[in-house]
Amino acid sequence: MIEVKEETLESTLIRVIQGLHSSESRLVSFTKKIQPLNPLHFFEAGLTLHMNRSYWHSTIDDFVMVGIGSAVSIHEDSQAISSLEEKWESVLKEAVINNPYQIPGTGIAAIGGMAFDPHKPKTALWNKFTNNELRVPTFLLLVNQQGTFLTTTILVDGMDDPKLLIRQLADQEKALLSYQNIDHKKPVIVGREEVEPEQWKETVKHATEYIAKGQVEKIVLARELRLTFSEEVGLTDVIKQLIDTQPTSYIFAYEKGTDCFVGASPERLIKLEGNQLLSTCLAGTAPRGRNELEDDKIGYQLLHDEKNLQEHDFVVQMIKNSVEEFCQKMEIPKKPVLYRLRNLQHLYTPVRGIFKEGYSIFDVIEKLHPTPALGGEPRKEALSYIRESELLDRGWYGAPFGWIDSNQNGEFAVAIRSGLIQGNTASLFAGCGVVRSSDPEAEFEETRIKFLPMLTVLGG
Ligand SMILES: C=C(O[C@@H]1C=C(C(=O)O)C=C[C@H]1O)C(=O)O
Ligand SMILES: [Mg+2]
Repeated sequence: MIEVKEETLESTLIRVIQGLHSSESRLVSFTKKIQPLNPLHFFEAGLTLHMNRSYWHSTIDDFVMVGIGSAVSIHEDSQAISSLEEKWESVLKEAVINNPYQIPGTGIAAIGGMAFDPHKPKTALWNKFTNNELRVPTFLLLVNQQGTFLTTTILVDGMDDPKLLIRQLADQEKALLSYQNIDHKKPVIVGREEVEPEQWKETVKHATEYIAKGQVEKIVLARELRLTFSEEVGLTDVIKQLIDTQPTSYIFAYEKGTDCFVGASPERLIKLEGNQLLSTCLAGTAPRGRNELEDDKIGYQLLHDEKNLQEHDFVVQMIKNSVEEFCQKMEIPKKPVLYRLRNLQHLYTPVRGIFKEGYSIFDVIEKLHPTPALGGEPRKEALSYIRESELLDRGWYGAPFGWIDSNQNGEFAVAIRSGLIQGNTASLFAGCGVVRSSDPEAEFEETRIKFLPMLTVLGG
């Protein structure tokens, strides 16, 4: 990584291109502070340029990233996260980074996600999505408390004409920064299909019986809801509504041609900023009450419910054991508290640590994913049960989705409360932690509520 300062993008490009052989290529990035703008206008503008869009929004931190296009993307259909890390490092190795701001998310940053279970055969539903993927957007807008920043990243080779590139980038930038419109047309659902609900309940029942035999203690089972709309869904409005209705979640979107993976997840997997590590244990669920009194009563019951506490504790123990290795100091409260969302409340235990040097966010993801919040306990047995019994191709649902920058900062959420939108159809996904005392009807109802964050913004 070469860091340069006080150069313009133009002078950097000219200098870099002149120094390259014709077959050599190099990534060049340039970050500048710009006037505040509506990130959703920027996102919508990406559509007019026909470039793939990426979106990440940590509502709790007021931290928004909007990516337009792709300067480089790392696809990995192999199973190992470590090979993704190797490729990410090789992308950065010779990159020329012109960034006067040492702010997380500036400089070269990538947004991406991965498959929940790379060992499960992929169906046609997810054929545009690889097992592991990181995309360095051509234009990356970052909005945080310190301001609005635009990073432009481009892969050049010795044959490129710097003047032409500069002109193209300037035109595109102008189009992105001046756009001030969102299509607010609401999706209209014309078809709705719960995929095999009775069979799903059977699988839950079977899982409880299997758990009773003692090989495994918790298995997370998910199901799918398919929707058809009267016309193509407008993504920007979906994101806008998710921001409005899920103000304590991570909002994310990743577009690949006509497909887009979208969601609003309350579950942080890992956040790294400098040497500060944060993770979250989130498992155990109850609905919200119709009024404050009822809400508090349900919350109190959830905090004392043995079945939900058990579901939760598997996650706490596993995350604690996994993250310990990477931390000098760790803080985990003894008891969970409530985490309230619009449609439901969860048991929540935050995890804080001081990150040791010599490790990366990839190491932590590899160790953590999937936690018992999405896989089960023990992991191996639960995963093979899911692989064999679940009717679903989870694709990127339930897997880490987030961003990473060239300074080792990054954050990944567990991509739940999500769906895959494909033109005028969508598949939504929801799962729940099955333990020995699970009741199939109650788990079915829990997943029904977990569809709501996405279903509501899609007109359901
Ligand atoms: C699997 C999902 O959620 C997970 C399962 C939970 C549960 O069973 O109580 C709660 C939160 C998440 O860890 C989902 O939303 O699809
Ligand atoms: Mg549950």
